[in-house]
Amino acid sequence: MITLFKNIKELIQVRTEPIAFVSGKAMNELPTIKNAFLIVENGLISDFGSMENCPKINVSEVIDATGRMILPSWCDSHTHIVYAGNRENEFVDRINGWSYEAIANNGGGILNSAKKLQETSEETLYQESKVRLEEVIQLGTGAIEIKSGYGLTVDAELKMLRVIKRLKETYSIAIKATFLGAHAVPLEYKENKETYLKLLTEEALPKIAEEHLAEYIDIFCETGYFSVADTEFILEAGKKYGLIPKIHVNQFTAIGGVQAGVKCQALSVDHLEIMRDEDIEALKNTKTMPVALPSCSYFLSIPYTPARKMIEAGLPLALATDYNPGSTPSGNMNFVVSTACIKMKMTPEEAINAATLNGAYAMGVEEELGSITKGKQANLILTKQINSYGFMPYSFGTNQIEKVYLKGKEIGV
Ligand SMILES: N=CN[C@@H](CCC(=O)O)C(=O)O
Ligand SMILES: [Zn+2]
Repeated sequence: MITLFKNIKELIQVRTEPIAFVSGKAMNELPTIKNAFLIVENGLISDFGSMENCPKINVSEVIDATGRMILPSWCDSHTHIVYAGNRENEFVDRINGWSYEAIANNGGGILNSAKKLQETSEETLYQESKVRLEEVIQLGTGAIEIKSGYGLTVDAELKMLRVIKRLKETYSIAIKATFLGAHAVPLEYKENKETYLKLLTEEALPKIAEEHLAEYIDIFCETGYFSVADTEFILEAGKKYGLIPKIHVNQFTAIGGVQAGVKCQALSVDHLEIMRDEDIEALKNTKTMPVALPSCSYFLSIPYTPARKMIEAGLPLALATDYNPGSTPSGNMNFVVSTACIKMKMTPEEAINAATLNGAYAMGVEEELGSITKGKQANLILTKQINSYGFMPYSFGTNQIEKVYLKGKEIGV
């Protein structure tokens, strides 16, 4: 099966040579080809270039993209889309003046979602989650990381991971699974956190490894949740089972978790709303990708990750949604890219790099996705008729996507 996209107004994020991620000043460079063609062969990008060099070959399908642009699908490296029910009541509580912290301390928050999830069957959980997955695919997401962490018992965590596995087996979008058992301390372990950590490392991890249920291990390193020592303990335990570390860190307080992430060779450190100079320093010249989650800042009215300061310090940055029922009930990467430009003062070039190439790196799919490069999967966004790619973040809240493709196949509504 060969598909030719011709007359593409602008082909965006073209990387002739594979590149793992971009940092600092290079984040502001977004290579494109105007009036371009793109050939997809059996789901992979096989050729692209300027229309004047478009080869005359026999193809199975021709798509005329006149007036429209093509870019690689968004790579959303941080989500919690497998959850039960919602937390709309807490949303209203916050409108009425309660803080996210106060709600959590009153038995709401993550524990509230865990209670619902424990009472939900695996089948129902799958049905609820697949609706969210299909929704974000239509919004242009072509690779997604999904975390457990609303189970908080061995059985319920495994149930979540099995749902992720079933999504992986059913959909052609790239999916990576993360074990986030250390998302919150269950009430029954409140005075005995060590026992809960032992349960995760000694009972859950061997089962997860045996059933190949996760690629990554994560922990919420935060005041009132898990300490830096807990973080190092969990991440190192996960590594023994072949899981690669990631961390939720510096969301409300900076307690040294970024340094722990770097020390444990985390693939990414995520949230980073509160960044001290020493945290920025710690990330320099490392392979750990900082990930910002602007929709979470928007929804909770907390600070935005200081993108300008980080990029000017020479760091890379990725953008993700954090789609979850408590802090970010939205999986819209288009909104994330707009909000990064509007609130974090990222340029459209920086934001698109952060949501494609750098996002792919933050979830370990940079060799397969995240740019228009020969041999990569043809997970693509075809825009509506727009004058420039900057119009996508500019026209926030308006859907500028006409069609999405996974492995070269149009995914219809
Ligand atoms: N901060 C920790 N975990 C999730 C939200 C958890 C929740 O409120 O359900 C996050 O990334 O924002
Ligand atoms: Zn999260």
